[in-house]
Amino acid sequence: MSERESMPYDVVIVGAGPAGLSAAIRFKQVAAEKGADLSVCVLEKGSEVGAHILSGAVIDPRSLDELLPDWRDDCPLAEVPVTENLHWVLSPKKKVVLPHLWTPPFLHNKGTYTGSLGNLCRWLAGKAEELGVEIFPGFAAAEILFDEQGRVKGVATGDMGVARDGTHKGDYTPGLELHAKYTFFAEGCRGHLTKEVIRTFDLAKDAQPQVYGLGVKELWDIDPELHKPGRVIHTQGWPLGDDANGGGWLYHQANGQVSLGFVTWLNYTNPYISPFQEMQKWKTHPEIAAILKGAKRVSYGARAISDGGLQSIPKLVFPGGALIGDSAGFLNVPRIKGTHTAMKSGMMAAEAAADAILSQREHDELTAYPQAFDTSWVKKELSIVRNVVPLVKKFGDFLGSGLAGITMWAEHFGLRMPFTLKHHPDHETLWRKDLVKPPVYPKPDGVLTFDRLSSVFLSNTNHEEDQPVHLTLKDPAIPVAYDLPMYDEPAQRYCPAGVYEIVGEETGDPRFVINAQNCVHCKTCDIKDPTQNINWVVPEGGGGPNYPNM
Ligand SMILES: Cc1cc2nc3c(=O)[nH]c(=O)nc-3n(C[C@H](O)[C@H](O)[C@H](O)COP(=O)(O)OP(=O)(O)OC[C@H]3O[C@@H](n4cnc5c(N)ncnc54)[C@H](O)[C@@H]3O)c2cc1C
Ligand code: SF4
Repeated sequence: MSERESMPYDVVIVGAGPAGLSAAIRFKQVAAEKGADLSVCVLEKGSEVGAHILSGAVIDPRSLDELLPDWRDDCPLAEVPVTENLHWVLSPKKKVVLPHLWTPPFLHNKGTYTGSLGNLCRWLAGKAEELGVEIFPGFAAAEILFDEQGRVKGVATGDMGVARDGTHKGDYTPGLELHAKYTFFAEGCRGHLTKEVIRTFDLAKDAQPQVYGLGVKELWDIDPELHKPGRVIHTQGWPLGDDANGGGWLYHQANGQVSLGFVTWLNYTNPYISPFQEMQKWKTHPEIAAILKGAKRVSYGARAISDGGLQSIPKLVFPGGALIGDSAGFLNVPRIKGTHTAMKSGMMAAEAAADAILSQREHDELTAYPQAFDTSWVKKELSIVRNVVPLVKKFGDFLGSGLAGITMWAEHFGLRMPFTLKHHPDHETLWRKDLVKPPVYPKPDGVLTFDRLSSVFLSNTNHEEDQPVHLTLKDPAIPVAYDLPMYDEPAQRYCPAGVYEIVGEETGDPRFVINAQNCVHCKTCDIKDPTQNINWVVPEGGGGPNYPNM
C-alpha cells in the first residue's frame, strides 16, 4: 500500500511557466464568473517560480491583454516597450542590415515588450495566488498517476531524502499524490512526464517529430552610453557554417542590461559542434563585441526550444488531462516567440476544464480545448510560418530564408501554400566523426568569452549531491562502446553545462562521467543523444538552476 498522502484538486498543473500560470488564472476567473469555487494547484520543480525560466525575451502581449487587461499597471514587463527592431546578417567581420520591407509585418515586433520571462512568471504567480491558486515551488512532479481505466488521475511528487544508491536517508519524506479531475502538463520544452503521456496515449501518431534548438543565454550590464532600452537585434549567418542553422539575439532591457544569446538548431550534423562555443564565438563578432566593450557578464543559462511548429503539435488531450504551452510545442520560430501562444493554450484548456467540471464531468477528454485551438489566432499564426524551419534546414540559411520569406509573405496575404513540409528527428542527424572537420572556437579570454564551468557558476545551479543521478542511461555501455568511436561522444560538447565527460582515454580505459550537479535542466541530452540512451528525469524538487531574471 502507498505510504504517500494524497490531496484532491479540480485541476493540477505541472509547471509554473507562462502556460501553467495562465491556465491557473483563467481557470479561477471562469469559476468566479460562474459563481463556483473550484480548486487548482501548480507544481514547480524550481526552488521558486521563475528559478528555471529562461527565455529571450521579446513578448507579444496579446494573451496578457486577454487574460489580465490591466497588466501594464504593475507588471515589470511593461517597463521596456520595443522601440527599434533590427535584423543583421553577419559575415565574419561585417554585418548587413536587412531592410524592414523585406520581412512581413508580423516579424517587426511592433507593440511588443522586452524583459525577463522569469520575472513575468513571478508576477503572474502573484496574480494567481490573489485568485486562490495554490502554488508549490520546490516540488517536482515525478510520476503520472492512472486510475483503473487507464485515465490520468493526477501526479505524484518525487520522494525527498533518497541517497544516490536508492536507500532512504534520515530526512526521507515520501512524495505527495495530487489527484485531479483534469491534469495539465505545462512542463515546457521536452517535458519529462509529457514524454511519457505522449507515449502512453500515442498522442504524436499523426504529428511530425518535434524538433528543437538550444538557446544559450547571458545577461550583461553594459556601458550606459551604449544602452538603448527597447532596441532589439536578431542576427543570422556567422558563426554557423553549412552544418548547422540558428541565430543570435541581443535585447536592450531594463536597468542597463542586455539579454543576449545564440540558438543552435539541434539538427546540426557535425558532432564536434558545441552550441555553447558557437555562442562564445558569436560574441567576438566586431559588431557584438563593440556593444559589450567595458561590460560585465552577470548571468548565464541554457534551455532547449521547440522548433517543430504546427505540424509537430501532438493531440492535445487524453482521458484526464491536456498538454499546454511548449509541452505541446506552440512556438512561432521566425518570431522566436512562444510565450503568448503558451499562455493562450493554457487559457483555452482552462476554459474547457472549468466548463467540463461545472457540467459534472471529470477524467474524460477535454475536446473543447483542441476545438478552440482550431479556430484560434494561435493556429492561424503558426500556420503562416509552418514551412519556415523545414525550408531553412533543406536549402540552408540564405536560399532557405529567402524561400521561407516568400512563403510567409504569400501566407500573410492569404495565399495558402498547398504543402506542409516534414521534419526529421534531431537525434538522427549526426555524421560520423571521421567525415567532418571540428570547428575552430576561440580560447576563453575571461572578458568577452568564457569556459563552461565559470559560466555554470553564474546559473547558480545546485543539486543535493547524494541523490540518484537524474541523467539516466538506458544502457550504460553505449557512450563508450558506440558514441565514442562513432561521434567522439557528442554529449561532451552539446551539454552547455559540462555535465558529460569522457575520462581515461589517454590510458586506454575510457569512462563516461556524469557530473549531474551541474545540470541546468536544458534537456538537450534527452533530445540530441544519437541512440536516445539518455533519459532526463526530475531530480529532487528545488534542485537545478536559480536564475534571477532570465
Ligand atoms: C533561448 C530562448 C529564447 C526565447 N525567446 C523568446 C522570446 O523572445 N519571446 C517569446 O515569447 N518566447 C521566447 N522563447 C520561448 C518561450 O520561452 C517559451 O515558449 C515559453 O517559456 C513556454 O512556456 P511554458 O510555460 O510552456 O514552459 P516553460 O516556460 O519552460 O515553463 C515550464 C515550467 O515547468 C517547470 N517544470 C517542468 N517540468 C516539471 C515537473 N515535472 N514538475 C514541476 N515543474 C516542472 C519548469 O521548471 C518551468 O518553470 C524563448 C525560449 C528560449 C529557450
Ligand atoms: S545534462 Fe542534459 S539537461 Fe542537463 S545541462 Fe546538460 S544537456 Fe542540459
